Amino acid sequence: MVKAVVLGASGGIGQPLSLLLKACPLVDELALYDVVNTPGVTADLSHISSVAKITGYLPKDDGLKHALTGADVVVIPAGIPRKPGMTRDDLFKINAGIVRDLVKGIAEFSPKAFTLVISNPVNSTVPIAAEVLKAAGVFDPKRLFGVTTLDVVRAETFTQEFSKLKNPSEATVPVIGGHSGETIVPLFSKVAPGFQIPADRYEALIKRVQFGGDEVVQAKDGAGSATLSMAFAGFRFAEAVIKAAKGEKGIVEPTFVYLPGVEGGAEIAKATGVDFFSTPVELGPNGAEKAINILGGITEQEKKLLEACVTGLKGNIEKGVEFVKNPPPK
Ligand SMILES: NC(=O)c1ccc[n+]([C@@H]2O[C@H](COP(=O)([O-])OP(=O)(O)OC[C@H]3O[C@@H](n4cnc5c(N)ncnc54)[C@H](O)[C@@H]3O)[C@@H](O)[C@H]2O)c1
Ligand SMILES: O=C(O)C[C@H](O)C(=O)O
Repeated sequence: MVKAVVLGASGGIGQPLSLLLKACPLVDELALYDVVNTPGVTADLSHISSVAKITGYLPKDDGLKHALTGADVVVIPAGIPRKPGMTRDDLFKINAGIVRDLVKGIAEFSPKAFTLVISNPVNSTVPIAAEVLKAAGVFDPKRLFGVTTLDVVRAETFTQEFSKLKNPSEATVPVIGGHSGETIVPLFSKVAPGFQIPADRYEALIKRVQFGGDEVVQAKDGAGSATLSMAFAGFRFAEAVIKAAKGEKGIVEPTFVYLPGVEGGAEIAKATGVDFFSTPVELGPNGAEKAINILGGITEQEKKLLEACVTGLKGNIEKGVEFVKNPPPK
């Protein structure tokens, strides 16, 4: 039996992500939680003739507790999205507190659940989640993931003309680091099946993956950021976690994890100088079974990208940790 929960289920990501989870035959129970509109979203999805039994909750009447109790997988797309001109870090002020409070609920009501954080800025909200779980004495680094799959999905899509694959998702295009601008590091030297990016196209492609989020923010012109592609990516990652938990072998996805707590991660932390980092992770019944180090043999260009990534990432991580350890005055 698999119970999946979406926190922020009525939002731009939350609704299509809940639809995909409702339609997924691997999900037996689906609980939706949001501060608004869950009754309507739940009633609507409940008419779909799929396996999952669906329930919806608002904060009243211990809604968060009821949503989370018995959860195996919790996906968090709660929080405000960007408008043109904003960075993801500009969302910290509001989203940091939202993620902190929701993860307090996870620590209390479903401490063993796999927790998948989508809310931005991911580079800071995942460290926030880790600190909250640590403070509650229930932190298992193998069960906490920052969802960076959209960067991978974009890299697969934007390189399709070179991979020549009919289905771009069949390519493996590793993207490592964090989830914002220069902290996003596509490793085109490590693609499989292998293909070459022409030198005169390389820089623009790197920038497109790094700033793909801005393309959508600008096109939506004030109405938010990526929602549908994020629901696709979030579902792809959630489904991978569920399949691995059910015993499927050989599932590897890049994800933002606390390296020192995952087998193989300490070596990557030492090489990069950061404890939270997105790297290909082998998933298994207990979550993140192994962090895979793909830094060996990267090109000089990629080394430079990595340096810029680590500089930005350090500050983002520190900001998240501090927010929980030394909370700002109310
Ligand atoms: N990780 C990624 O790759 C990625 C990609 C796209 C968007 N995002 C982020 O995901 C977040 C959500 O984006 P969106 O477009 O769905 O926004 P949205 O505003 O459409 O939806 C957010 C939802 O969260 C709900 N919410 C707010 N506070 C809550 C709380 N305390 N508890 C439960 N629910 C709460 C809102 O009511 C709303 O329904 C943003 O922070 C955005 O930046 C991340
Ligand atoms: O760009 C954003 O703010 C949303 C998301 O992080 C994205 O990459 O699309």
